[in-house]
Amino acid sequence: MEGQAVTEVVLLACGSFNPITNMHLRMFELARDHLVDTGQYRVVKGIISPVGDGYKKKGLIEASHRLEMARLATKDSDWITVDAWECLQPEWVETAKVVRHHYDDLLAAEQNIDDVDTVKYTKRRRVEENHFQGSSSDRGRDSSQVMLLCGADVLESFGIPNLWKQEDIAEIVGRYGLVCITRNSNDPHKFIHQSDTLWKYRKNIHVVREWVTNEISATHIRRALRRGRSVRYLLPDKVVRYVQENDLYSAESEKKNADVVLAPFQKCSGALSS
Ligand SMILES: Nc1ncnc2c1ncn2[C@@H]1O[C@H](COP(=O)(O)OP(=O)(O)OP(=O)(O)O)[C@@H](O)[C@H]1O
Ligand SMILES: NC(=O)c1ccc[n+]([C@@H]2O[C@H](COP(=O)(O)O)[C@@H](O)[C@H]2O)c1
Repeated sequence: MEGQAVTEVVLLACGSFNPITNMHLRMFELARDHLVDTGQYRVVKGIISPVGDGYKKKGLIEASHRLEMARLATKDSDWITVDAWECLQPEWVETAKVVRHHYDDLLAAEQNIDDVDTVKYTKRRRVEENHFQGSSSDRGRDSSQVMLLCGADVLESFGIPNLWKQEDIAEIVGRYGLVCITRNSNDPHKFIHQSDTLWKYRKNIHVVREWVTNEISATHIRRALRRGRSVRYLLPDKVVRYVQENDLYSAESEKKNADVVLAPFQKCSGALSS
């Protein structure tokens, strides 16, 4: 690997985080180790972006609480942060737009750094666009990039009819890149093999094997909480305390959005499941 340029990566995780769990935080550590191991990347930042209330998923509590819990969970991390942009939008924002927003933020920050070097900025935009159109095999290795971080269930949800726009999937994997953590019985490699779009951009998809198989999910946590069971060690202690102090997650909160007439994408996204 000697002499090879290292790309700086910002990992972006989008989700309900209802509530944030230890597994959400672990995803970042797994992804960072994996990318660093390739010798091609340096992970400089992790961003947690909770979905807005407009997502209207059943049982989704207010964004202000989900945001605060994510902030408490990441308080002691020196690289994982929480970003409120997505959840402050009045309407639900498609994930491709969220990734684009953070990529533009990154570009703007870089542009501020090399303010005078406008040539570099313009050249970089051109390299990225050429790459996405398939005319380049190199996406500009000396520049930073944003990668979407998700579990294998999200990758597999790309195959659910009407849930994701094809152009959004192509943009996420083609222009940005994806780090996918294995989850339960999902087989990301098989899924990538079966999708022409994912296969085309397979070099931008990093599958990370979680060897410590676990069934931690926010759904399990909410269920335990409304039954008065302990969730300690599944969530950061600060989050457990916040849940208790604010009396979050009851039978009542799980009914939230239950009577909402869902858009097709929401019907497929498990919004109807309890
Ligand atoms: N145990 C896990 N293993 C791998 N990925 C996970 C795990 N738990 C959550 N994720 C990933 O974290 C991201 C955010 O997930 P989300 O907030 O929807 O959590 P969740 O536990 O899947 O929620 P819910 O149970 O409410 O559907 C998604 O990409 C999801 O795939
Ligand atoms: N078309 C899309 O962009 C699309 C569709 C479904 C879910 N998502 C995102 O996936 C994340 C996880 O959603 P679920 O909690 O429903 O699994 C959320 O951030 C949501 O916004 C995006």
